[in-house]
Amino acid sequence: MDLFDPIDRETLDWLEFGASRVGLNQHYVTDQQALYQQLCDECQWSQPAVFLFGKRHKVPRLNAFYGDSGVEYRYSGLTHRAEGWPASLQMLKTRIDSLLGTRFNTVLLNWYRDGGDTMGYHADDEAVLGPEPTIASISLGAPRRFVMKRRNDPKVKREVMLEGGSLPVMAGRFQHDWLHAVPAARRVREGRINLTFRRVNSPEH
Ligand SMILES: O=C(O)CCC(=O)C(=O)O
Ligand SMILES: [Fe+2]
Repeated sequence: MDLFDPIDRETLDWLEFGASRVGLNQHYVTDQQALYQQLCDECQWSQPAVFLFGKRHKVPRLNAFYGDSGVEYRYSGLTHRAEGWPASLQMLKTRIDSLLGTRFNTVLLNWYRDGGDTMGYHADDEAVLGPEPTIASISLGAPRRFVMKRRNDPKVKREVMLEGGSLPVMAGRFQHDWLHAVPAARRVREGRINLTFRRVNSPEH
């Protein structure tokens, strides 16, 4: 299976928002429907619950988590512990690491089963990700809107439609200065999987 388009694979368009940076290649994974199906079938999906204002809520999507064995990632009261890489994700990680010069050690997967599954506004700014984390993300399946707003001036908004096969990269001060979300899309019946590759600093890794 040739997942990578030989023309587009090394190119990212960088959108500069001051010192915040978002890079985008809309066609990074060519055989993206096959990878979508493979990950639906092979990953261990769950729907964890988080506590918001003292109430328990299931997250409105499914999650899976992989990475170097023993690496833990905590956010919103959830702890994910990595137990290694499935072959398909290891291959993708190696490819992205050589494109970006990164050494990702985890990948968080979100499966939006249809347009009703969402991700609320947040920043990936946990201390273990470091002060200016580079986070590479792959979207598979249905196109969905990725919306951004400035933390200190929420009227300032940007958005981009992430196509199946796209590679957005968040870098620089993006997590300090901006929040991002994937809003509901009422007419979307198809699923989407998003993978975010992160480097989690942990004492042993
Ligand atoms: O689904 C997406 O495009 C965004 C995912 C995301 O923001 C995250 O996993 O932190
Ligand atoms: Fe995020």
